[in-house]
Amino acid sequence: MKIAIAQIRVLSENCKQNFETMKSYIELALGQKANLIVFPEMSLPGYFNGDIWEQNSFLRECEFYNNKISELSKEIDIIFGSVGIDWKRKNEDGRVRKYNAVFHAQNGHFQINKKSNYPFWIKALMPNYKEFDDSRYFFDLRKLAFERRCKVIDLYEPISLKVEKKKIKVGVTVCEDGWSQDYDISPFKIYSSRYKHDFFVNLSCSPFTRGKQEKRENIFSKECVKNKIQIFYVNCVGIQNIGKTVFGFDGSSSFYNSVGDVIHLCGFFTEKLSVIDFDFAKKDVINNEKIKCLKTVSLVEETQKSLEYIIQKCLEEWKINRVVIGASGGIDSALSAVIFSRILGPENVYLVNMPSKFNSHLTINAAKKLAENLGCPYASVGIEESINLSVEQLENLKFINAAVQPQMTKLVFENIQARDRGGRILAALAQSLGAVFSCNANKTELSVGYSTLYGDQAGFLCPLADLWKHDVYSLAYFYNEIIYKMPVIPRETLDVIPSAELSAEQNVLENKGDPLIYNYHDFLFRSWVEHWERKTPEDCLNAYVVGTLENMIGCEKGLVRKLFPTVQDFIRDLERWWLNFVESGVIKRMQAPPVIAISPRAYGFDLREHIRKVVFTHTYMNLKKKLID
Ligand SMILES: Nc1ncnc2c1ncn2[C@@H]1O[C@H](COP(=O)(O)OP(=O)(O)OC[C@H]2O[C@@H]([n+]3cccc(C(=O)O)c3)[C@H](O)[C@@H]2O)[C@@H](O)[C@H]1O
Ligand SMILES: Nc1ncnc2c1ncn2[C@@H]1O[C@H](COP(=O)(O)OP(=O)(O)OP(=O)(O)O)[C@@H](O)[C@H]1O
Ligand SMILES: NC(=O)CC[C@H](N)C(=O)O
Repeated sequence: MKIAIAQIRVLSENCKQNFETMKSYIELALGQKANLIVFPEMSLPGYFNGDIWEQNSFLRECEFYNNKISELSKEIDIIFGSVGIDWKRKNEDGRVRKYNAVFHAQNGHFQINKKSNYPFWIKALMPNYKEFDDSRYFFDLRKLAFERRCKVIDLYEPISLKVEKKKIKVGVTVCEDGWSQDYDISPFKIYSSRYKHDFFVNLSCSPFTRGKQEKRENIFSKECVKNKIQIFYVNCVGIQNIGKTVFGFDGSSSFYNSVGDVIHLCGFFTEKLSVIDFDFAKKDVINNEKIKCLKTVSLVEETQKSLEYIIQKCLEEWKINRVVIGASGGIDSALSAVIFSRILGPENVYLVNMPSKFNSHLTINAAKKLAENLGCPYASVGIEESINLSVEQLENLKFINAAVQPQMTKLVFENIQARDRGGRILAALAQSLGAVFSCNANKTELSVGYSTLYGDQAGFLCPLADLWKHDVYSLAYFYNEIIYKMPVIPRETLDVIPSAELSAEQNVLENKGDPLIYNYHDFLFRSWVEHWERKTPEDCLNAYVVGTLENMIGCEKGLVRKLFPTVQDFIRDLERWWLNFVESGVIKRMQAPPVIAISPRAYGFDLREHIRKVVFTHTYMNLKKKLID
């Protein structure tokens, strides 16, 4: 039997385009004499569609194109993911009943699942953590069993195929159905306890994050060995977003046999149709094609490939072909410039240096050198005159009926510079060039609001917002040493102390820079954001006391005592940054541009935050009191 695995690029909401893609893959599969073609979860309507799922006209559009797919099944069985609709019933929000479903089309018609009596198979396990929101939109199989007063197992039945007079049974699961460790049922176990299957399919719409492929392989291999089954795992590629967070889908479609081997079929971040022979006797596939998988790629290469792929697809889908970047001579803007140049061509990446009296020749020269190395258009626009004008106007401004008058503090003056660059120069320049401008904030800065609102925090996208400062450096070195094999990012940029250069206290020539100690704070903040059990000052102080903090957050051994000689020093630093993280940090992240997600927890709407004031737990306060008194 020939099975075609269709790792297609899915566009959210665009049923028509997804239909056209699926149609072309079906034609290709027919050309290769495939008996069956399998598409990913929600391959027809897209998955991260936000509250578009509430619009009945969209549901009718999905139904229309679902039916058009079934018409293509006269000579090939088609299994694909889409929304299953029951217009006569309601979801618990009172809207039309919708299921995250799998359709099986055969001989021009949808097959009926005799157990549920629907012309589709229903997803049982609904992910509702992080970026996922399945229960908000879809009714699941466990709820349906409850509604019908039956057992979940009674709603399961395999898909039946007929190939050369042989009856074949296919177990159907949808993405999270395979990730059942923390649920009360395991769809693979239920299926295999009741029926004899020839193989299983798992239709996925599984976003990429760093290190995820290893986790997928562990989970699916274990299920195969435990239940003595074989699984075709079919995932999509492309990008989909949940508003402020853009996810990439890596595909990585594979076959898992019952001894736990993984045969990579389609590669990552690439569209591909893979037609393979399934050997019924051996219950295995023969695939001699050498396919590279994400597991064998280093962390920094995985970062480079995923970032470039996701940003490229964003620019393509949002129809952006020119970008303006404020090039400071620092590492963040330099890395942004490299990434955009590789995607759009250097001629479409406009670099602008905007010096004030606080910028050193070292960084000014580095910005120019970067443009020369990459071949980007470059210009310099001084901001001294305009910031002096702003200061003068504000200093002389007198409100009538006012309780206070403007106070031009050092901080106000610093922020005027950042806003002059972002809000005045870059925004206007971008529009005048038919371009957009990028926000180069990294995850460390974004964690604690170390950027200026409406200034360097403005832009159309934060390409680096899911990279800690040490990731920014690793990637910059990777581009120089491995990709370009020459220092396109100038040595000065890599060697200079990271600094905002907004005052004399941030003079890089005197080695004065940011207040952040990146080799410690990167790891501390990461424990507040990315750990599955997210850490708080209470956890950090407890760990500090028992001497396990470095181990817990993953920073260099011996660093904490070196940086903070006393417990008072440690607590002062912890509270300073925690306050910024929960107060100004949240306010700024709410107003920041969209983020490209590559880590297990990205800002935007992956981490759902609310505006708040800092509150310390009573355990923290008691421990602090004991340590300080
Ligand atoms: N709920 C709310 N909604 C909207 N706005 C709100 C707000 N609450 C306060 N605000 C406003 O926010 C202001 C504070 O935010 P903001 O104006 O950003 O200023 P702020 O956070 O006070 O200062 C910016 C910090 O970022 C650093 N920085 C700036 C630029 C570049 C770099 C670099 O690394 O290169 C670093 C700079 O050194 C400084 O420490 C308040 O004065 C208030 O007007
Ligand atoms: N003198 C400048 N000329 C042009 N753009 C600037 C200048 N100073 C700041 N910017 C813009 O503001 C952003 C924020 O500055 P920031 O100092 O955080 O980043 P960086 O200079 O790229 O890197 P680093 O933090 O390592 O110095 C920069 O990425 C850049 O786009
Ligand atoms: N679409 C889904 O059900 C995705 C959930 C799953 N755990 C994944 O990320 O792969």
